[in-house]
Amino acid sequence: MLKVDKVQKSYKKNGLFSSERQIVLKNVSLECRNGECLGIIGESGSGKSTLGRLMLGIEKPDCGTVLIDGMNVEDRRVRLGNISAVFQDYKSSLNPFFTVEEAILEPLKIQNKSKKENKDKVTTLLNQVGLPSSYRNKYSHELSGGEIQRVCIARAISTEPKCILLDEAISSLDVSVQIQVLELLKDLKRIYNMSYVFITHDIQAAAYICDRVIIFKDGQIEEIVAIEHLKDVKSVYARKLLKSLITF
Ligand SMILES: Nc1ncnc2c1ncn2[C@@H]1O[C@H](COP(=O)(O)OP(=O)(O)OP(=O)(O)O)[C@@H](O)[C@H]1O
Repeated sequence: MLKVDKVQKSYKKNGLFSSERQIVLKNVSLECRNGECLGIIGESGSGKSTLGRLMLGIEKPDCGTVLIDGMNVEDRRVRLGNISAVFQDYKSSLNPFFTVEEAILEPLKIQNKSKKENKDKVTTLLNQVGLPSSYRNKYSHELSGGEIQRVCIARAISTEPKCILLDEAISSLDVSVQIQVLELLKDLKRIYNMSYVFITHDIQAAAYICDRVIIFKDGQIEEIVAIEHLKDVKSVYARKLLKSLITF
C-alpha cells in the first residue's frame, strides 16, 4: 500500500551557504500494508519525522520513491485524500480563526460536495471522534488538548484516506487522554480500514496499537519486528533502545 523504496535524504549542514550535507535518511525501504499500523521507534534525531514528511510528500527525497498503491506521493493528486497526518503539536495544528466545522471542512473542499453533504459529514465525523455536534461552532482556544486532537483526527479521516501518519500524535496529551485517543484511533482504523504509520517514543503506546514496529537508528532501519515479538528483538541497539524506553 504505502511503499518507501530506497529513499535517501540529506540537508545542508551549518546554514544556507555551506556545501556540506548531513545525510539524514540512508537507503530506507519499507512497506506499510493495507489496514496495518506500522510503528517507527528511534532515538531523537534518528530521522523519523523526516521520513514522515517524505511519506506525506511534503518534502522530496534526494533519491528513491514513496508510493501509494504504486503512485508517487510527489504528485499532489496522489497524496490529496489518500494520505493525511496528525502531529504532536495540536495547538498549532488548527487555524485559530477557524471554527471546528471550518477546520474539518477544509480538506473536504477538494471533493466538490454540496454544502448540505459537507455539513452532514461534519456531524458524522464529530460523532465518530466522540465530540458533540454543538462543538462545530467552537474555536480551538475553547477546547482542551484532547478535544483539539480529536478535531485533528476528524479532519485527518474526513477524506477517508488510505493511510494516516501519526507523528507523536498522543505525546502531548495527559496519560488518561492518551489511552482514550489510542482507543479512538483503533476503532476508526477498523471502521475505515485505514493504515497508520505511528511515529513514537512511547513503546507502551506502540505495543497497544501497532502490528509491526520498525526500530530506526541513524537514518536507517535497524530491525523490523512483529509486535508480539517485541521482547525478542535481536540487535543490540534495539534491545538497548527498548530497555531505555520502557519506564515501568
Ligand atoms: N529541514 C531541515 N533542515 C536541516 N536539518 C534538518 C531538517 N529537518 C531535520 N533535520 C535534521 O535531521 C535529523 C533528523 O531529524 P528528525 O526530526 O527527522 O529526527 P526525529 O527522529 O524525528 O527526532 P525527534 O524524535 O526528536 O523528533 C536531525 O539531525 C535534524 O537536525
